[in-house]
Amino acid sequence: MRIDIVTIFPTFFDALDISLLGKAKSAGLLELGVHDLRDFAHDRHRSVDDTPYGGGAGMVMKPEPWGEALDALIPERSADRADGSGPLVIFPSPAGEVFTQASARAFAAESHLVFGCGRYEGIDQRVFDDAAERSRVKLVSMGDYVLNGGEVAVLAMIEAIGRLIPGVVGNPESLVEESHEDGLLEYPSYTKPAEWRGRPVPPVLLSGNHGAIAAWRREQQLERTRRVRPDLLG
Ligand SMILES: Nc1cc(-c2cccs2)n[nH]1
Repeated sequence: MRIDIVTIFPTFFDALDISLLGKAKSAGLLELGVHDLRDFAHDRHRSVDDTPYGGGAGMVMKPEPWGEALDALIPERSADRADGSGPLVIFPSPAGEVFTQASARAFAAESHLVFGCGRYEGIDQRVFDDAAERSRVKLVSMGDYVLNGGEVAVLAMIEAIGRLIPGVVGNPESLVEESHEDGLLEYPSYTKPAEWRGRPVPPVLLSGNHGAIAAWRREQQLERTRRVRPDLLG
């Protein structure tokens, strides 16, 4: 998979050279390109924002630098290719569809993702409209709270997506029994010692009875999901 990121803070993504994703990059499982939006701003101050039409507080990101940046990353008119080829362009936004594990799975199946990190009060709407004529575009929300920019959201999405790319996580089994993977929250986990500060490990986990252990874990998932996230139970 190839991932391109457009941002005014390129060093924000140095974090992607660490840990799992760093290994995925060196193993050639993940190609990463980070692009400074200011490289596509040609005035003396390399400005990327301006005051909003219609007034109001804050600044809006100008369309010209974004248009040039996306032109450089999106091949001609890939939007209407029958096979859906061409990159999926993702903009984090509080106004987007909420990112879930299902989104991570869907995005991990793509061959090329382009992330656009907005800042300030947002990006001129015409950037989305123009990009949508040439590629598949999605606005994606990380939840009902407001960040200052899309960089943190993109880091979270790339972590959630990257770990699903085959070969990135050593033991694929570990991807199955996790919160949200089967639509439920995960069961509680324990390791040695068998008793710690007077707290024993649930005896069933020491029983060696794999059927009883599986049943206990499933019940724990259901109980935790009912208590913490009843919305997941539909
Ligand atoms: N879920 C979410 C996204 C955001 C962003 C703010 C600025 C760019 S993206 N806030 N909350």
